[in-house]
Amino acid sequence: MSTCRLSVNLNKVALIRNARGANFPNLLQVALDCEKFGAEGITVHPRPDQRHIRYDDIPELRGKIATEFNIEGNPTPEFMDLLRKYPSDQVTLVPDAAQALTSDSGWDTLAFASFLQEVTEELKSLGARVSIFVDPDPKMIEGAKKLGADRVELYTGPYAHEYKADRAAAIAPYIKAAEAAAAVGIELNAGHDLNLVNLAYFKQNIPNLLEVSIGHALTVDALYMGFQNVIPLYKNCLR
Ligand SMILES: CC(=O)[C@@H](O)[C@H](O)COP(=O)(O)O
Ligand SMILES: NCC(=O)COP(=O)(O)O
Repeated sequence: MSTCRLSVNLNKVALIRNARGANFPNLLQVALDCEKFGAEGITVHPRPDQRHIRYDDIPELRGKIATEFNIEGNPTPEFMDLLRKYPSDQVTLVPDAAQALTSDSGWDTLAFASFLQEVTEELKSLGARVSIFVDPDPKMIEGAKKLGADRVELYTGPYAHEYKADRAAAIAPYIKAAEAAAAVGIELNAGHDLNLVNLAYFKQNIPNLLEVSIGHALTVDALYMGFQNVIPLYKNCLR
């Protein structure tokens, strides 16, 4: 059994659903099917413009998902209100600008320490595990630990982009980051642009990795192969 869990991010499924204004594909059904096919968690990342996951998706998903429910986002007042009403198993704090195309960097956990500490304390009091999205920088990981986070999620966009040119160079900062996390005693997730080509090498080099959340590439793969085939393929990379 894998010690690293696969959480499937449903943002892109919601994007297709929203294109026609009706509930097709049915997001909840896709979530339940992903669980049936082996997903060990479901991730959603509502953005302020609600172009994919909408805030009103959360109550139904929250009530029906049996695996870990992970909500990602910038802790705006709207996001925090949502989590007060529908506490999640895990909340991943991501410093997205309102109109960001996608996540493109981690928090500065030193500059935003008091804000993140306040948010983290409240989310933990609601029963959530709190993970902070960071670049693979030991200082940011130490900062996350100091402010009380349970985990960090390493932003793997740069790893994914550099993988083809030189995978040893691409993984090097993540190995250092993982060592820093172990040294200060904070748990480790990772995500962004992970795929069937780059995932196994990431996992092999980061032994303390507990969870990856994957959406964009996994959904594209599912267009060709179906979620029932694709989810086991991703899990194989995490063995
Ligand atoms: C934090 C992170 O890396 C993911 O949430 C990623 O941003 C996926 O979201 P999109 O599918 O909206 O790009
Ligand atoms: N936290 C990362 C995530 O949920 C999915 O990112 P991506 O696979 O859509 O790039």
